[in-house]
Order: sequence, then structure tokens, then C-alpha cells
Amino acid sequence: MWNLTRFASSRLSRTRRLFSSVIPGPCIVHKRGTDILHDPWFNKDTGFPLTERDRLGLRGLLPPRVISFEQQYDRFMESYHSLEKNTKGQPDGVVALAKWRILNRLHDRNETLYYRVLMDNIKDFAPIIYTPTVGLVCQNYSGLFRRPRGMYFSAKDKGEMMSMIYNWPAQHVDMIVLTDGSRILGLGDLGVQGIGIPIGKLDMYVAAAGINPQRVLPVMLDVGTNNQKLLEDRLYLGLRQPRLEGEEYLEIVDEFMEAVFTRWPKAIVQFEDFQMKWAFETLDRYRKKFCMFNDDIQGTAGVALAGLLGTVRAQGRTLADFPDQKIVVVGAGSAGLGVLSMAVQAVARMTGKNETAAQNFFLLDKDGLITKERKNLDPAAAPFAKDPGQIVGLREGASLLEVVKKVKPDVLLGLSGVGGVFSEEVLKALRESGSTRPAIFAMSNPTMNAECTAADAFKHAGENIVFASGSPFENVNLGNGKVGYVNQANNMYLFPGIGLGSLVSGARFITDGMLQAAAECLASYMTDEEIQKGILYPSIDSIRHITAEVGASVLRAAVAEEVAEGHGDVGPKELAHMSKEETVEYVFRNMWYPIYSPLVQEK
Ligand SMILES: NC(=O)c1ccc[n+]([C@@H]2O[C@H](COP(=O)([O-])OP(=O)(O)OC[C@H]3O[C@@H](n4cnc5c(N)ncnc54)[C@H](O)[C@@H]3O)[C@@H](O)[C@H]2O)c1
Ligand SMILES: O=C(O)C[C@H](O)C(=O)O
Ligand SMILES: [Mg+2]
Repeated sequence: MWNLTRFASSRLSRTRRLFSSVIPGPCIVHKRGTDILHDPWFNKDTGFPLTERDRLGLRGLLPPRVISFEQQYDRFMESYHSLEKNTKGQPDGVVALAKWRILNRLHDRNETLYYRVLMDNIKDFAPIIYTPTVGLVCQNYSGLFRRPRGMYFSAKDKGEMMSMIYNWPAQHVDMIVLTDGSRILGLGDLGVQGIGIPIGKLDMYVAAAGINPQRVLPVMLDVGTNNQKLLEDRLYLGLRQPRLEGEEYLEIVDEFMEAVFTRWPKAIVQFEDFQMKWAFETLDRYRKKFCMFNDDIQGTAGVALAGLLGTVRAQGRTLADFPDQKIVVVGAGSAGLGVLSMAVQAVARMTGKNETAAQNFFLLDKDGLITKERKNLDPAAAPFAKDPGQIVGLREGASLLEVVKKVKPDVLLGLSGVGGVFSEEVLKALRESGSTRPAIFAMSNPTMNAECTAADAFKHAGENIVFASGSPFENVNLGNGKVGYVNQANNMYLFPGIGLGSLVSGARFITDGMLQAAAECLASYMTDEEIQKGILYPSIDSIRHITAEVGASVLRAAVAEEVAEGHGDVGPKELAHMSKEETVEYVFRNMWYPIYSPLVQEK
């Protein structure tokens, strides 16, 4: 079942080879003159060749010298590096926002150049356009706002959404990331300011999955906010009213979904950073009706499961030992429950036993260990609630320290949103773990919400641990030339491939089988050699390659489950006849790559 195919070490060179052959086709433009210069999709800045300057009415609107794409690229990187130099010593937040601004300005001006620098420098730039800086951007959004990006549907737009959706200028939309801003990373309810998250996620879609940036749409559903500080902030840009609840809330989301799928029936909607009750409710409500998924529940689960399977391998054991792993999950929200559900499914498949699949998993929330004695036990958490007395001395609401001391877990996995809950005492208690190589997953974002830092994990829990965090940390210098490797366990390794595979297969829905295929693909990507070093996930530098592989796995699962309807002129039968290699090539061929296309004026 878990067929761990090893990939050749030439992964990266293969990606480069596939893209080196991209020849840009002509691009039809309906505009002239300054309208072209002000359109970031068509704009080439000083890169317009003289022939195009003549044909498109640009002569005289630009300095005379034509600068090549490579020179423009170098010029941007030079200004970026001098900004780094000039801001040295300033507070981290100031530097991060300055870097975000310079990238955002390029994004606003010239998308081709922006996405090329993003792709080529993804390791350095992901922490700016994505977690952790995107969190800071959302917190300061009302002050940082200069020009809109994406669409805003508010509670005041009820009854108008079907016509509003046609205000979006692009004729085709493939990928939508939608939030209501109610649980932005671990930062809570940020109302309309949460729009930064769909923007950042879609930047990752373009960079990692090669989704055409002309076909993405970030969306904010503004149903109010319960964040008192924002309600009192005179600069706040969202609705100044408490969040809609119950049916009133669902009516807004229903209306939005109907509008989107009426205009773009083949679009995919990713729900992102919804508070738990709406995350589960909307997933349940729409997943059999529309092509959609919830990234925090489903994307996170696959990435965590791949990491958990990697951990078993890192202990020198076989995957058949996974059901014996004792796993303590801290955080019983949308992410924590999503992870446990997928882990339980994996155990049930491996052992053939459903009833006992959750027995080695322990779940805690803000009130401690969840047992069957919990008052108002959330039905979603019920399958993981322990029988009190099942483990001597473990009572309802036991603290994390008590649980770690008694259970001696192989894995401690945090999705609580609370920085530092893996305290020194808890980490030291993990030294008594039954595992030869305990694992710590401090998955909450952004950095200050991580359950512990990488340095503390290696210092207190021991140097032989495996460590992963949701936001990036530097590797830890353990002295004597030894390095504590830091993995980034973030759903960015899966959501782009889930979206891409669904898109190019023309999936009607996103099934459990497709999500499982995505997780298996990620789990099997790493070689034994890498895993032995504690490296559970690919380098972010190869995110485009892993995303293509994940996309192809998702596509094949969609075909196998008979939900693939085809894409463009490739029908379901042709998809079904493709070999594994052909699906990967097909996915690569469908990935957009930033390169200046010759512009042709529409007659
Ligand atoms: N790394 C990733 O890919 C990834 C993916 C999704 C979510 N996350 C992060 O996970 C966190 C939680 O997301 P969510 O959607 O599940 O949120 P949520 O609000 O639905 O759930 C949070 C859970 O944590 C529990 N909790 C709060 N304080 C706690 C404490 N002191 N001890 C133990 N449990 C505590 C709450 O009771 C709740 O069960 C966020 O910080 C988010 O950024 C990371
Ligand atoms: O946004 C991220 O970096 C991961 C995840 O979706 C989260 O909500 O924290
Ligand atoms: Mg999220």
C-alpha cells in the first residue's frame, strides 16, 4: 500500500530540463500605450523591444534603452540585497515588512518578473510572501493597504453576488482561495485584514504549481469581526459589525459559492483559515457539491501524515510499525482533528481494524487531555477521547506535562496556535520517550505561535530528535560539526499539488482517495539517506517538482475514482490511458512559467 518509490537524485535537474524548453507563445493584448504599462500582466517595463514599442504605441513612454529580462532580474535582486544591507540591525518586523513592500511593489507593476524572482528565490522569499511575514502583513493590513488585490464580498452584498462576480476582469478563473478572516494563522480573528492569506497562498500556487496568475482569485468574505480592537480602529477597512452567525452566515457563503460556480463551473475553491465550526460545517456542506477542499483540515493532515511516516523510517523501523507509534496531539481544532482523522484512516488501512485504530493517539486542547468524561465533548473530537483509567494516572484534563510523562510518546505534535506550550519541562520529559528518535512537530504559525523553537527542542529534548515546525527556523548548530535539521511541516507541500491535480484532471470533487494519494506521494518522495539525517520533507527549492509529482498522483486518483472529467482538449479517456510518467509530463506541461511573451495587438 505505502509504496515508497525512490526518486533519482536528479530531481532538480529534471525540473530545470522540463522548463528550459519553454517557448513563449504570442499573447493577445486589447490595450495600447500607458494602459499596457499600467497592467502588471502585460507590462515588461524597460524590456519592451523596439518593434513592440512601435506597434503598441509605447514609443516615447519609456527611456530609450531596451533592458533584457536577465538585466531587469539582476537589477531587482541588487535593490533587494541593498535593502537587506541598509536595514541590518533594525527590528525583525521592520525588515520583514520592508522586504514585503519591495516585493509587493514589483507584484503590482510587473507580474512576469515578480513570479520569476519568486520562483528562483523561493527559499528566501516564501517567508516574506507566506508565513511568517504574511501574518504581520495581515495584522497591519489597514495601514499597509495601497491598492486592492482580489475580491471582497461582504454581508452587505447579500443578493448582489451573482452580478458582482462578473466584475472580476479575467474571463477564466482556475483557483480561488477564500477566507472569512476568522482564524488567521494563530493570530485569531483579523476580519477583512485576513485577505493577505489568500493572496499569499495563491502566490504559492503560481510559484509551486504553475497556476497561471491571470487565473487566480483571492477572496475575502467579510461577515464582520468579533475582534474588538479592530471594531474600534478608525482605519479598519472591513465591516464594523459583529460576525454573522448561524443561517445568516451560511446564506452568505452559499450565495458566494453559487455565484462562483455559475460563472466558472470548473474552478477550484480552497477554504482557508476559517474558525473550526465553519471549517468543518462548510467542508461537509460543499465537498460533494463543488470542487473544493479545506486546506487547514485536509492539506495539513496529509503533510503531517507524511511527516509521521517519515519519523517511523527515521527510527530505522518499517512503515508497518506506524500503528504502534504513540502520538500526542496538542490542539483539537480544525488542523489537529484533521491530522488525527487521516492518521486513524492510515492505521485502519494498515491493520484492517477500525475500532482500535485511535488507541495510541492522545488529544489535548486548552483544557488538557480529552477523555470521555469531558463535558460538552465536541463530536468531532469524540473518536479520540480516551477512557479515563485506560492509562493509570491519566485523568480528564490532565496537563501536557502529565501526559508526556505517562505516555512517553514517540511524537509530540502541536497545532494549538499557542507559542511556547512545549515548555522546557515538557521537552525535557520527552527525553524519557520510549522512542529511539522522538519527533517534535511544532506546527503552529506564525513563528511566535510555534509550540517551541527549534533551538529549545534540540537543547531540552536531546540531539537525536526529529524536528519540524510550521514556520521556518534555521538549522541548529549542535557543535562539533553536528547540525540539528529543521523541517518545515507546512501544508504548502500539498495544497498546490491538490489544486493542480484537481484542475488538470477536471475533477468534479476532491475525494479522500485523492487526498490520500497526495500524502502518499509526499511521504514516498524522500530517500532513506535523507530520512536518516532527519530530513522529512523536500527542500522548498524543489517545491515545483514535488508539486508536479503530487499533482500527478492526485490526477491518477481522480481517474481511478471516476471523478476526472478532463481538462482543455484532454478528455477523461486520454487521462485514463496515460502511464504514470505521462501523467507527470502532462502536469508539467500544464504549469505556467514566467517568461515575456511577444505581445500582439488585437485587430
Ligand atoms: N503547519 C501547518 O501547515 C498548519 C496548518 C494548519 C494550521 N496550522 C496552525 O495550527 C494552529 C491551530 O489551527 P486550527 O485551525 O486547528 O485552530 P483552532 O482554533 O481550530 O484550534 C486550536 C485548538 O488549540 C487548542 N488550544 C488552545 N490553547 C491551548 C493550550 N494552551 N494547550 C493545548 N491546546 C490548546 C484549542 O482548545 C483548540 O482545540 C494555528 O496556529 C495555525 O496557524 C498550521
Ligand atoms: O498558512 C500557513 O502557513 C499554514 C496554515 O494554513 C495555517 O493556517 O497556519
Ligand atoms: Mg491556513
